[in-house]
Amino acid sequence: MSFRKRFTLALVRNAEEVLLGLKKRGFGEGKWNGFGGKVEAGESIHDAAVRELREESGLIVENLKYIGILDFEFAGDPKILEVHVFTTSQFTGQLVESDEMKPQWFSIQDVPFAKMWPDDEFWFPLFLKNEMFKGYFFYKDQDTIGHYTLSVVDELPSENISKMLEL
Ligand SMILES: Nc1nc2c([nH]c(=O)n2[C@H]2C[C@H](O)[C@@H](COP(=O)(O)OP(=O)(O)OP(=O)(O)O)O2)c(=O)[nH]1
Repeated sequence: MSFRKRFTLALVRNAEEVLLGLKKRGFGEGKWNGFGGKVEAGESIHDAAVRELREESGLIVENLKYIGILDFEFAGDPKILEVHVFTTSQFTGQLVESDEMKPQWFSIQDVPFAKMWPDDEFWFPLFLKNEMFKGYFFYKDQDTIGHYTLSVVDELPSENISKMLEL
């Protein structure tokens, strides 16, 4: 039987650049990614996304736009990672390197896909075009996608992201 774990991923951008962080430890170590992590008990998905972005980058945001849901499954692992993706171009605070992430702005033409999760190459272009999306990626091992589905959607169940979740 599979079970789900909820995660957040926040992508800060402007018209020309996107902010990524080099993950310094743990899951995804050595890869560039947006900022995020596990949703904690008693916290909404939106609040978890705001908190993780602040903890990992130093940036403070109030409202994140909900843009995607990505499910990840790894062969032999009953856990499905349900990643809720957000974006914003408005923030305050100063960028700081944390124990977990080293932040850096990248030109939109220069996103380092070769040093990111392999699935990012598929859905990142949708994010950059301001589309909303839903996807599922099955990994045969940590580096290899076996199969996937990905579609642009008109809406996402945004009422769920502000609820406190029982985990
Ligand atoms: N771009 C991208 N992000 C992913 C993929 N898979 C995946 O979990 N993520 C994101 C979701 C989360 O933002 C992050 C994983 O969260 P994490 O393990 O760092 O969680 P955390 O910060 O709560 O962990 P920790 O402090 O307890 O180590 O990676 C993927 O395939 N592509």
